[in-house]
Amino acid sequence: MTHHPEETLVLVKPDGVRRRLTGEIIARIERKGYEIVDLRMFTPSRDLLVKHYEEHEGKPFFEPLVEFMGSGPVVALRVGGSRVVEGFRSLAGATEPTTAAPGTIRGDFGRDWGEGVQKNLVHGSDSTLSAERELKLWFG
Ligand SMILES: Nc1ncnc2c1ncn2[C@@H]1O[C@H](COP(=O)(O)OP(=O)(O)OP(=O)(O)O)[C@@H](O)[C@H]1O
Repeated sequence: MTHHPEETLVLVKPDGVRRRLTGEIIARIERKGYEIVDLRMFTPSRDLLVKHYEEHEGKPFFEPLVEFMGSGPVVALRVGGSRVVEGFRSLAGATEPTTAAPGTIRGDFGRDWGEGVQKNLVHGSDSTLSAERELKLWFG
């Protein structure tokens, strides 16, 4: 396996998979020069999601978020590249799809379904420390 200076966890969330955007999202990651190191597709268990989102436990959107994320298959990607953690977050765009910049995944494909920021297509680790923790959770 090629050694990368940095790796991040990307998730194509259930809304991205349902809307057939997986290919488009992977294409953008590769076009940017990042490498898909590993990939899995499955419906995540509640246990995995509670661990993944542990920093949000107790917040009002926590339960709806866990339920939504477990509502169907997600595509989990181990992505490698130079400064990929920060780089993927700039590819993804701001959390809220309606105000995310055009040219970003969320800005180009995000929709306001009247459900706020929950269905924002992708997840990307927010630091190298989170990436390490999350990659262990999703890829063991
Ligand atoms: N106020 C909210 N209402 C509903 N869902 C929310 C809210 N805030 C965050 N979320 C959901 O929780 C996820 C994690 O929130 P966080 O603040 O970590 O966003 P983020 O780091 O931009 O997104 P992600 O971690 O998914 O890349 C968001 O992507 C979104 O799906």
